[in-house]
Amino acid sequence: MKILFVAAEASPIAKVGGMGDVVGALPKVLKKLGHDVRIMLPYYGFLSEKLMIPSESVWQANAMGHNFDIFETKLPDTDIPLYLLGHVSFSGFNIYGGHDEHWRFTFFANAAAELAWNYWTPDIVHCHDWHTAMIPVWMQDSPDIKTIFTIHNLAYQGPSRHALQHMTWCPDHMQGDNAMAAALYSATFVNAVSPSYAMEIKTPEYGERLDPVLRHVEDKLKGILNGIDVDKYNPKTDSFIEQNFTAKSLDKRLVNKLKLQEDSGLNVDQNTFLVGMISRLVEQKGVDLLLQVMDRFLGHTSAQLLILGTGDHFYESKLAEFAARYYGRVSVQIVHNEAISRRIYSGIDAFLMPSRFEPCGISQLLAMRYGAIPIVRETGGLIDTVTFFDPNNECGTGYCFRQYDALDFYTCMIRAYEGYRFQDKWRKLQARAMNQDFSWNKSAAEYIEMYQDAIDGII
Ligand SMILES: Nc1ncnc2c1ncn2[C@@H]1O[C@H](COP(=O)(O)OP(=O)(O)O[C@H]2O[C@H](CO)[C@@H](O)[C@H](O)[C@H]2O)[C@@H](O)[C@H]1O
Repeated sequence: MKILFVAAEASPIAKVGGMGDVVGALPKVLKKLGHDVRIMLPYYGFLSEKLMIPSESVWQANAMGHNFDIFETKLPDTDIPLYLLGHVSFSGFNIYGGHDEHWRFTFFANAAAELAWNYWTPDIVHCHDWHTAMIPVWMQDSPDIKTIFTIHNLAYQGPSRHALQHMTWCPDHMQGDNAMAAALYSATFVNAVSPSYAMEIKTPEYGERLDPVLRHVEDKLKGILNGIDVDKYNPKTDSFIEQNFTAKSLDKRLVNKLKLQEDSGLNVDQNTFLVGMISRLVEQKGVDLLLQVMDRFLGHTSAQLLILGTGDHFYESKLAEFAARYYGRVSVQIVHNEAISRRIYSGIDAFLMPSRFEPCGISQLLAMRYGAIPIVRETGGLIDTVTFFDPNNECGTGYCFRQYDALDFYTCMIRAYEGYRFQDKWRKLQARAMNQDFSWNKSAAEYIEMYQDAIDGII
C-alpha cells in the first residue's frame, strides 16, 4: 500500500506532544511491514538545523494563490521519504500559534492535496488533527484516494466554515461548521487513539460539541490504541540516561534517581518518594487538580515533586511559586527537552497524569516503560493502558481514581505514597509495568486493516 502521512509534527525533528510521537513511530513499523509510507510536514524554520535538506526543491506548485516548493529528505535514521512544504509562512521557529495559524495550516493541507493529486499519488492519505482536516473534504472528488482522519486532540477544531470559505475552496458537498467537523464527515474512516476515548467522544461530556457529528458517523469511527517506539525508548540502551537498567536489574535504577535529585536541586535521598509529571501545561492535563492538592500532599508527606512542562502562563507561574516555596522538595522546569524528559522517566518513582480527558496518552506508557508507576485518572486511553494495582493479588500496573475531583486525586496520591513503603511489592509492581507490551505491533496491524477496508470500500 502507498500511504502518505500528513501532520504538523513528527518526532524527533518537530515534536510538541504525543502526535509527534505517533507520526514519528507508526510509519517506521508500517514500512517494516512492507508498505510504501511517506510523510509530509511543513518546512519549519528550525528544521535546517536538525536535518540534511537539499537546497533544490523536487517540485513546485501553487495552492490558495501562493507558490510553494516541496523539498525531499528522509526521516532521521530511516528510509522514509519526508516531503517538506517550503513557504515563507512556515519559516518561523514555532510550530503552533501566531495570527496566521489557521491560514498557514489550511494552506499546508491544500498543498498536501496538490501533492497527492499531482506529484506522488498514494492509496491512503492519513491525516492528523485539524491542521490536515480539509484534505478528506477535497479527496472526496478523487475516489481512488482514501482518507483516514486521526483525532489526537478534539478540542482544537481549526477554522470555521465561514473563515474557510474566505481562505480557500470549499466544495458544495462540504458538511460541518468547521474544519474538524468537515473531516469527520468526509474521511473514509475516522479514528480516535484509544477505544475508550472513541466511546467517550460520542457523549456531550467529552465530545467538544462535535458529539452529534461523531454519533452520526459512528459506523466509520474506530478506536486504535497508540503505541510507543520501543527501540528508541528502551531503558536498557537509552544513551540519554545515567544508568541503563531492565525489569530484572531494577536496583541499578536508583543511580538515576539520585542523579536526578541532584540535577534538579532536590534534596538527595534515596528513600524519599519522588513523583514526577512531564506534560503540556494545559487544562486537559489536570494541572488545576495538582495545584489544589500540592500543599496538602507536601504538608502530609515527605514526598518530592518534579515537573517538566510548558504551556499556559498561569500554570507555569503557579508551579514556579511552589518550587520557590518548597525549595529542595519541588522542582519545576519550564522547558521542552527530550533528554531531560528521559532522565525524569528513568529516575522518578511515580508519574502523575490526572487528566481531565485523555485521547490515549503516550507519557504514561513511557513512564511504565522506564519503571515509573503511573497515578492516573480513569479516563480515555488511561483506562485502556493502566490497570488498577491490587497489592493483595499482586496484579495491576498503577494507581487510578475516577472522579475529576481534588480529594479523589489526593487520596490516590496518598495510596501510592503508602504503597511505596512496601518496597518488595513496589519492585514487583515496577517490573509488571515495565513488562507490558506497548509496542506498535498490534496497533499497526489494526491501522493496516483499516487502510485495506478503506481501499476495499468495507465499512
Ligand atoms: N516539556 C517537555 N519536554 C519533553 N517532552 C515533553 C514535554 N512535555 C511533554 N513531553 C512529551 O510529549 C509527549 C506527550 O504525549 P501525550 O500523548 O502524553 O500527550 P499530548 O496531549 O501531547 O498528546 C495528544 O496526542 C497523543 C497522540 O495521539 C495522545 O496520546 C494524547 O492523549 C493527546 O492528548 C510525551 O512524549 C512526553 O514525554
